[in-house]
Amino acid sequence: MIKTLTIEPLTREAFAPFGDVIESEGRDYFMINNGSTRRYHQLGEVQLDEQGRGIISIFRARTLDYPLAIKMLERHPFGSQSFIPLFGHDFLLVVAPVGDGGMNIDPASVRAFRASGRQGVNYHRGVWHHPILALRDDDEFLVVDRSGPGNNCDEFFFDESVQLSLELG
Ligand SMILES: NC(=O)N[C@@H](O)C(=O)O
Ligand code: NI
Repeated sequence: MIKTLTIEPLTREAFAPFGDVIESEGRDYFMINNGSTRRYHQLGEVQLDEQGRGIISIFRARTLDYPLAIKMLERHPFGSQSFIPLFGHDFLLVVAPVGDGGMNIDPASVRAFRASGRQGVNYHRGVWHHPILALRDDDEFLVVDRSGPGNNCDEFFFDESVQLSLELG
């Protein structure tokens, strides 16, 4: 299979099979702090196994070269993983559904999205995704994910006959 992925705009609805979109635009809120602050409440949920702890990190990512060959995806079976852009720059996402839980991905199910700099994502537990795809060098992301025992990162490499490409417009 040889395919250039179509980059879709990131919306709550389109991304629902993969996780949550963390954004304030168009989302419900309620007032707190004596009316000085809007709380956009529970835009996503941190998913953990019983032995896991939720931790907060910063990823500083360099840009990759495009067109980019998507050779692998990874997943975190024990917890969710969220990426919140800290500098307000767009970034890209490549994802595939959890599937049957096995170590296989249907290349036809792989999708790509472009997040605006005001959108973050929370990959749900076990959702296949490409490691962070920054569009600005040394861009930084706040990351909330799971720490704990066991291997929480499965990597799946596509067969050489599968050539998925990600191109910038
Ligand atoms: N390995 C790691 O912590 N980062 C990846 O999970 C990623 O999605 O970027
Ligand atoms: Ni990850």
